Amino acid sequence: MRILVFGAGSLGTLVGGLLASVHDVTLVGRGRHTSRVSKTGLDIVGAASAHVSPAATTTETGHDADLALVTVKSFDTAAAAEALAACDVDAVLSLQNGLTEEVLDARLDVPVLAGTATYGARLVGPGRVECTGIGRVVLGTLDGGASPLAERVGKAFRDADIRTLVAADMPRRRWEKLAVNAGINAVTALARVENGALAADEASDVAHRAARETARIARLEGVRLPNRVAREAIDRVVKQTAANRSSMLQDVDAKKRTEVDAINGAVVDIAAEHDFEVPTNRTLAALLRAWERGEGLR
Ligand SMILES: NC(=O)C1=CN([C@@H]2O[C@H](COP(=O)(O)OP(=O)(O)OC[C@H]3O[C@@H](n4cnc5c(N)ncnc54)[C@H](O)[C@@H]3O)[C@@H](O)[C@H]2O)C=CC1
Ligand SMILES: CC(C)(CO)C(=O)C(=O)O
Repeated sequence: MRILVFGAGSLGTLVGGLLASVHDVTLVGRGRHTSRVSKTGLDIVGAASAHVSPAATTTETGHDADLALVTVKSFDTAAAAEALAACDVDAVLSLQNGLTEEVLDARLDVPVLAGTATYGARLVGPGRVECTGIGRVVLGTLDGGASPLAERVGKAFRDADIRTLVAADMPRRRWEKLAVNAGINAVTALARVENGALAADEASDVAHRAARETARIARLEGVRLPNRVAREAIDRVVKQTAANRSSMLQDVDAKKRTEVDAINGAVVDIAAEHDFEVPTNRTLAALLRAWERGEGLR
């Protein structure tokens, strides 16, 4: 399969690098990383290891591919969609956190698949990415249901030894992941604690509230996600990723813009469309945005 990876940062470089062992991969990224990969190849280290040689470029338009993976941060999705509209790709798959697929779907006239990734990735330097945890990619159609395209993409991932599930219930899975991110990411980022700290702390109550509110909005959107399931998802992920610094906490540590708009901010926006109040998500979003403004990020 000819695969374009749009956003060769941590996750895109890891997944693109793993895919490059069997597919024709082009990484689209920025700066010294892409020039190093195109000259000397890419080292994958950590929980997975390989040396691979995908093509790598900073040119964003004019590419021709069977599949484009979108792995830019959520706030760069609209710009990525514009560049992809000037490429000739047959299908698009997002592996981002947050509700970003709608942004792609509204701007592109090719099928957009939804995806979630629990692989951990960290770009440690130009031409070098660390796999910080073997997780799983789950992908499927945006509206749910079976799809030959999703099966083909799933097979392409599995052929590259990426643990992958093709799921017919992506709407529920996306909202469950959103509930987890709305609770864990925002609370750990604001409290500056690892995920495991939420297990025995009153802050876990805040995370549970954010997740329950998210589940309520999912149901208003027609997605069956009981409060109990969202709450249990928080507890399960806290346990499974106890030693993680959430991606939002890592952004705060690095004084970088967070994905608050596509996570808690998205819950607030969609809730407003239903005339529904989500006070916990609203408060978390306001505090995170205040931090971003205070640090001069916006
Ligand atoms: N890093 C991880 O372990 C995981 C990340 N995710 C999600 O994946 C997404 C990406 O996360 P990371 O890889 O950590 O972020 P990152 O910041 O390391 O990578 C994004 C990359 O996209 C590049 N980029 C942005 N706009 C571009 C454009 N127009 N053209 C070319 N390149 C462009 C940036 O320069 C950056 O290198 C986020 O939504 C994140 O929440 C999900 C699961 C795990
Ligand atoms: C699942 C979780 C919370 C793991 O840290 C995550 O997705 C993130 O950090 O963005």
